[in-house]
Amino acid sequence: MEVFDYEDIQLIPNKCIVSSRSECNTQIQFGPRTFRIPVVPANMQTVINEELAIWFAENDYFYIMHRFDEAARIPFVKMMHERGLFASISVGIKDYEYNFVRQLAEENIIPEYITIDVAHGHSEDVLDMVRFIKEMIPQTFLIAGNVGTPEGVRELENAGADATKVGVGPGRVCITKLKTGFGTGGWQLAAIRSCAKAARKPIIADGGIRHHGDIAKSIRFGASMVMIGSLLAAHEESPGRTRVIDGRTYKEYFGSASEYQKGEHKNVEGKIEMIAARGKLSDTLIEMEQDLQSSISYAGGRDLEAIRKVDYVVVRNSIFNGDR
Ligand SMILES: NC(=O)C1=CN([C@@H]2O[C@H](COP(=O)(O)OP(=O)(O)OC[C@H]3O[C@@H](n4cnc5c(N)ncnc54)[C@H](OP(=O)(O)O)[C@@H]3O)[C@@H](O)[C@H]2O)C=CC1
Ligand SMILES: Nc1nc2c(ncn2[C@@H]2O[C@H](COP(=O)(O)O)[C@@H](O)[C@H]2O)c(=O)[nH]1
Repeated sequence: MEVFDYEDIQLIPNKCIVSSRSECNTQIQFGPRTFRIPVVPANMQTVINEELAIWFAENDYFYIMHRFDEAARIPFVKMMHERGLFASISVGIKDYEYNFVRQLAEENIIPEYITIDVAHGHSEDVLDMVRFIKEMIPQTFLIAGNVGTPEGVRELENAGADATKVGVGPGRVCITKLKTGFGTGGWQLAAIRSCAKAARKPIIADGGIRHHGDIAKSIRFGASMVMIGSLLAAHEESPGRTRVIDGRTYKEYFGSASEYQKGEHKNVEGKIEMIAARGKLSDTLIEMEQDLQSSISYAGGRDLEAIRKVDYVVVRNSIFNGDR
């Protein structure tokens, strides 16, 4: 298999067919709904909270609420539905999660999207949860992950997952690759490609996005949606705590498998980073949309489909080109 990552790839421009980038449509249908851009904020406690989830849903962005405030999940789904908004939540695979799913079904509280959020998604326990959710609440659009192989994608799909999430270890605050020696860190884009070739359903590229152009590259190699943590953290509205260090303002961004999330140092596979505080999240999302419109114009089309067909070259560390 050819191995490469985001920084090693350049997409090759085609003749432009629009007069303005504003003609390019970045919308994506994902499950039962259509969203403005193929981007979803990571379901992490320093990236999303209830206020942001409401804002994302109101503004036609996809979101996935994290699973770390377990008791808040049912009131959250009800609150979103009372406001006429879609509900998208995460679950784990521990025994009590079966009771949670059973309660959703019995009380007819049906989130439009559920994501099974586990580090090593290619496992019998995750496959069991996929089958259980599909049996109890077949109407919900079920995302399962994370995996890093075509076999993982196919097994989750065959068990009933409607989409799979690909990425084991490429994240900014991930230390899985260092602590275990495993993962797709350093070749995440190649992993997206091999998983997408095997997939019959949509995949979400999760982790390792460092520049807006990486979104277009993910789409080129087969992703339908791109999950982003660090680039969407540390904004004015972000839930991470604010810290002032040497007179500069930062916001916390920590891994879901870090001791900051877990409250103990056990099976730690994540760390914390202080990210310099930036402006409004809505401005970053608009910029992502504009950059993606530009990507579509370079691809020679009017919508995301154009990006999927472009040629590319592998040039190691090409994007920096001596500029760093
Ligand atoms: N995308 C990525 O690369 C990674 C993401 N994460 C994120 O961190 C959070 C915590 O993840 P996770 O630890 O899976 O969730 P949990 O701590 O909720 O673990 C889920 C269950 O899976 C078991 N489990 C976890 N890892 C393994 C493994 N390698 N082999 C066998 N059983 C396992 C756990 O048992 P036990 O704890 O006893 O082993 C537990 O019963 C999630 O939000 C996840 O997305 C974490 C690491 C990598
Ligand atoms: N190995 C770990 N991966 C983690 C942890 N917490 C979250 N994640 C993954 O990272 C992405 C976000 O990546 P980014 O490069 O955009 O910052 C997130 O969606 C998870 O899949 C963790 O503690 N360990």
